[in-house]
Amino acid sequence: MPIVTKDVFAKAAFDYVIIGGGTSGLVLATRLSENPNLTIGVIEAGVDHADDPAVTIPGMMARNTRNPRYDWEFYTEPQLHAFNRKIQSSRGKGLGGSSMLNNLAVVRPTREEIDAFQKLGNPGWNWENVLSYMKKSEHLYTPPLEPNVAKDYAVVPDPAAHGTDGPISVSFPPYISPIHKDILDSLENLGLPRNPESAAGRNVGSLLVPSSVNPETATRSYAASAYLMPNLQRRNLIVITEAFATKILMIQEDSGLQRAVGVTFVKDGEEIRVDASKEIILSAGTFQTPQLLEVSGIGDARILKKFDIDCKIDLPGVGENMQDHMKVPTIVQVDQKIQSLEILRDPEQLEAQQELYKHQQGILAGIPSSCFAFIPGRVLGNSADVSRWVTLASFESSSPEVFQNTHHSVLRGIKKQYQIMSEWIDKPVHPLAQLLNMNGHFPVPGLTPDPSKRYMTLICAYTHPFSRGTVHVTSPDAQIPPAIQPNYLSNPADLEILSKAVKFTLNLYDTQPLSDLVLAPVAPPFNKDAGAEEVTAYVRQMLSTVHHPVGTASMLPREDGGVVNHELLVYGTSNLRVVDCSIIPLEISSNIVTLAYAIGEKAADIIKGDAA
Ligand SMILES: Cc1cc2nc3c(=O)[nH]c(=O)nc-3n(C[C@H](O)[C@H](O)[C@H](O)COP(=O)(O)OP(=O)(O)OC[C@H]3O[C@@H](n4cnc5c(N)ncnc54)[C@H](O)[C@@H]3O)c2cc1C
Repeated sequence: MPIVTKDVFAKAAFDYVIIGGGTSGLVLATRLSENPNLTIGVIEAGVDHADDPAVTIPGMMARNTRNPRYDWEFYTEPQLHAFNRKIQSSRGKGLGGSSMLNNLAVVRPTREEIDAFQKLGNPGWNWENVLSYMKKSEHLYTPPLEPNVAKDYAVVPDPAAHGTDGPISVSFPPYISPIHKDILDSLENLGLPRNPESAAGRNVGSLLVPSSVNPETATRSYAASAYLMPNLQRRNLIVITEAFATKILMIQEDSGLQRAVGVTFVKDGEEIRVDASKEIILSAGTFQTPQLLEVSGIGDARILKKFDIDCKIDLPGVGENMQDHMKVPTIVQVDQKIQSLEILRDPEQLEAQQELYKHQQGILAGIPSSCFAFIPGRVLGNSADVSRWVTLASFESSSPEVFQNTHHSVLRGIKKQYQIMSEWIDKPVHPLAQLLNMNGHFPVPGLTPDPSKRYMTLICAYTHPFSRGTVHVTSPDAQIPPAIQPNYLSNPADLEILSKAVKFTLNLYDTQPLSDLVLAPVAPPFNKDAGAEEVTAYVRQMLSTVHHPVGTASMLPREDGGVVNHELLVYGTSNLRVVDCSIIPLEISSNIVTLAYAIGEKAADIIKGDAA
């Protein structure tokens, strides 16, 4: 039924209540409501952004971040290893969650990264199984390119790796900048080959970026538009927006387990309670899911005590093991003949592009990011670099303040992760860095692009974070934001690898054929001959997030600091699950939305199996 009022929601009898109508949450809600005998309630704090062109037009991506209508706009605690800066961190607010705010890139991890979930103690979470759910969520449109051009652009999808009848449309941009091929050729000259199919478990190489755009309408395809909206007429799918969940209510069963019976939320200043007869599912994302667990009495007893929160389940893993991908931009001025995003600042050109958009063509119809590259250690550095990174990639080499108060169970789990990650460092199939191209000047505080010039950006990011952080409450009130302490760069391997990625990129700008189009450096203001100190200072100064935080309700054995088991059930409860990216125990190398959809799909099957 259409989005309901608080009176209708408060009177409904729910089987399942889902907190957070975001990426994984809406997948789960939609799939569960396929059974007309079940009633599903979704509580979302933000609004419905359907038909908002700022959300739907792909070329407008990245314009809504830092706007409180769309973005929770969190800030981290001061980051010791990044000049004590508080780093901004976006999270989507509204139906669709971060899939409504994200940059629409659709890429996948390597096979071993998903298999690692199983190795860490989660039966059934392996590549083959999770791939089936990634495919279930996907409708791939074959690229509209001649075969020889497709090969040149590095996009030859293998049908076996893709879905063609899932809800999320995946397509390729109708406009590809001519600079794309030059980037790929220069990468090849530096030893990184093209990868025409990066979605089949091997992402190393360069590629044409698929995006979640419906090519028939040239609009964003995301959890709200693709899963929820086409099914909102179902009478058993009941959604409320602008409703902020504040607490999960639990009672103790005879078995000693806690049973989640209800949720309180605030709407228009009024606190309302709804109950669920079967389960409550937390899908509030990597920052707000651990916060809601803690305010509800599930977390490290030492932390709950500080805030006078009654501890119902002492679960030290809650809010721990946070990992994120971090990036720094490199920007150059390019030849005037390149059509970059800057042309949209000219009213005449903007009008022409808006006209093209009506026919699903032009820069606005696709994302302005055509090329990604995943780079393994041996291409990034020499053998001495790689050996040093293997040594650094450990708990022992992390900055001492990080694990001072960490519970021994959490440390046990983290040490197992280091073991797995250090084995990946010297393997050619494992990327250590990612380059993300943007056809224009990436917005950087303090730098104003000259609209008459043309630019390109290559963002450098690390793929396997070795630093670990936390997200914990600052108050028993869920409406007060949590403290986000990611400890970015606290493991020196992260700093070294990111600095190497910057050096590699500066070298790329100086490599033919790309070098023929590059006119001048913009950021950093130095070239590839800069010294190591200058590069690391730049990294610390410019460090920002790629917005892929995970791990704060990790799916791991309880004795390894886990919060949920492999069926996503919170330890110590009989019917409270977490279904969002906070359950990811070990960061994957790629952007994470494909996994967020797969988590929602797999959770639906797990729950349906339980219900049968
Ligand atoms: C700016 C940005 C760009 C990105 N770009 C890409 C990209 O190009 N490709 C890619 O693969 N990934 C990208 N990502 C990452 C990816 O989109 C997200 O990690 C993923 O969508 C998160 O899904 P989730 O289900 O864990 O959480 P979300 O989708 O964030 O869902 C959480 C939901 O819970 C709601 N909520 C929170 N607290 C409460 C409460 N107390 N009561 C009620 N509701 C609540 C939120 O409003 C939100 O709707 C990007 C992310 C961002 C922020």
